[in-house]
Amino acid sequence: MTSRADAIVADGLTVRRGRTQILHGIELRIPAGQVVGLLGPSGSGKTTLMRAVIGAQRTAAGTVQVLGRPAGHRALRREIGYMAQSAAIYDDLTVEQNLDYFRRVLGAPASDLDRVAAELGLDSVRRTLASRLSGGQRSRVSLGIALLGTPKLLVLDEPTVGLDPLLRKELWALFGRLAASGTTLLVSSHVMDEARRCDRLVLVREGRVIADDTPDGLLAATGTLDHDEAFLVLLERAAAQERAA
Ligand SMILES: Nc1ncnc2c1ncn2[C@@H]1O[C@H](COP(=O)(O)OP(=O)(O)OP(=O)(O)O)[C@@H](O)[C@H]1O
Repeated sequence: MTSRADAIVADGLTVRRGRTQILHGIELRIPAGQVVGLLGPSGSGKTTLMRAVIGAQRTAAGTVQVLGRPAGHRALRREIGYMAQSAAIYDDLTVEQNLDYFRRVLGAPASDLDRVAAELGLDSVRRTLASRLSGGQRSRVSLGIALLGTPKLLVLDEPTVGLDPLLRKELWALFGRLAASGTTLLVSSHVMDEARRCDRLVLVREGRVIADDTPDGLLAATGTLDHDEAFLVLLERAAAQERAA
């Protein structure tokens, strides 16, 4: 059943790319105001699912509702912040100019520039050309762009790749603060120690959701002590079920 508190509701979401079926009738509810981790092996369909949520993915069947509207609806443009895996920033602009450009496109207030630069620890590189940034700095600028305009939903595709443990910790603290203020975050990750920082975890395997639970719930359901182990157990169970079918 759809609850008013669900930020994302996918029903029977099916995606084909070329001749291959990538998502197989995904059923998913992402509660509002939570940090939800999207995990799964490489190629399992996480990015495709995120693209469907932001309305950038052609779907073959099923529906995706985002903040009460069909995914891709015009009114959602300013409600969703998306960070793709590859940083979408202009190399010939400085950090500040990049942020300011996207701020203007979004119609976000000028004060967002200072807020976002401070939140992402970018103050010392504000006047640096994007082409001269390190990989981690680039991804922080990309994340900063997603945070402009205070979106209600953040869809972040591996936002902590290339960041050192201290920055990762700071970003997860920021995600927690954003969720506490009502923002919903869908965050994909390969780093299992990040899993325990999420309110819920959705595990995808070969285009199907094979688990959707709290971090503690997943440990209890698998009788394991860490999420690496829990995911291996769940992936193995799903593979065994497939073989038996
Ligand atoms: N443009 C495309 N055309 C056809 N197939 C594609 C295309 N892009 C991705 N795929 C396939 O779709 C499947 C899911 O890819 P997706 O990028 O969603 O996975 P992922 O879980 O995000 O992977 P990763 O963790 O490696 O980023 C993969 O099998 C991939 O090969």
